[in-house]
Amino acid sequence: MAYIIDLDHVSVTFGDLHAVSDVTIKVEKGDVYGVVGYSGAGKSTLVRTINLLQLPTAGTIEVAGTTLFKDGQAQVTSKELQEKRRNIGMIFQHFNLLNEATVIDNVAFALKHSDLDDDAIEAKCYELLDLVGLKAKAENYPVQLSGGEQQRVAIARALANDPEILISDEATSALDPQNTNQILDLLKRLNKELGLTIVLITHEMDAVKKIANKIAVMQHGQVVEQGKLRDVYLRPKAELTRQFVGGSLAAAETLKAFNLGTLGENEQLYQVVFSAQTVTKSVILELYKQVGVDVSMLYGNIEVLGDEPVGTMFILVTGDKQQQAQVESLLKSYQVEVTKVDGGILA
Ligand SMILES: Nc1ncnc2c1ncn2[C@@H]1O[C@H](COP(=O)(O)OP(=O)(O)OP(=O)(O)O)[C@@H](O)[C@H]1O
Repeated sequence: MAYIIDLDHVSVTFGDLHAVSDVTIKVEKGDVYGVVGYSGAGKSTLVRTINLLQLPTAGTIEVAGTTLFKDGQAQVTSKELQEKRRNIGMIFQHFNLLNEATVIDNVAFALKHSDLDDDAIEAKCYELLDLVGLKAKAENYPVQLSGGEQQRVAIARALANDPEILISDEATSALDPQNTNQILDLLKRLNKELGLTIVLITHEMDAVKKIANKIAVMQHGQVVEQGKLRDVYLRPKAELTRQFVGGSLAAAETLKAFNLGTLGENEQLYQVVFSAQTVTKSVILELYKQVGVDVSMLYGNIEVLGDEPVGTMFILVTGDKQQQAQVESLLKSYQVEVTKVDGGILA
């Protein structure tokens, strides 16, 4: 399998600090690959190795069939690297536009080293601005635009050299929810219409849920979990992933607000996550009917992942040890992912 981005055992150290430790991420053409994690997890550092804006300390970097870095050194000349970088557009949290230049000049800036003549550059810029819905504002200055519009200009500029890859580093973090959604919709459309491969770095799980098909979760420079979004979401293994997905954080807040105290001897709290397309039975009712346990639903939520509804519940089951074991196996037989949750979440 040839990957469009192949990061193999990549590490980056700054002195004693292991910003990225032995990370392997493989991105296929057409993926929207979400890289999530809290601030300082190493996301930006990792992603900057893709175009060697950050040189790795170890590992191999292959992009679009070319090995850029291997055996501790760059495998391309700086001229070749410059060319390869044109195949990788980037957008950032703070847009990085030239404030003294018009919208169209900001986009044209990315084409100043191209072979196109002035007329062709202008035509190309209008085409790009049309693509992002900003043709009418070509002669405006960035300060005259909303944050969402400025990010659109940055996207048009990032696409000027027809890259196969777009790296989005917290591109929606400075935007309000409405502008965030519009930018995410635009990225998804570009992914579908142009076949653009997107690497989406963010601390916002909602952004990933909306448009990514694959995800890597980073913590302390390492990838603690990765795979198809649906799989990671339905079967979160690492504790951090459970915080990002499956509504754990929201649930914990809700449960605390109820002031439920501590769990009784026969009580067990479970987090259950299921695909609302495949699980149509009321599992709570089945637990009561088949195992005879008391079940209280403390938290419930259905979210849409891409196009698929996924449900999360926190249920409190009262029953003896044997019944609790039956509960777990029954839930699993319904293709429901079930995790025992420490009762401490209630306190
Ligand atoms: N050039 C550098 N020199 C020294 N340390 C650095 C450098 N760049 C990043 N770091 C450190 O590496 C770690 C990872 O930073 P990085 O920016 O990759 O994290 P992140 O997950 O992208 O977080 P954020 O979203 O806050 O940028 C941090 O501890 C950061 O301080």
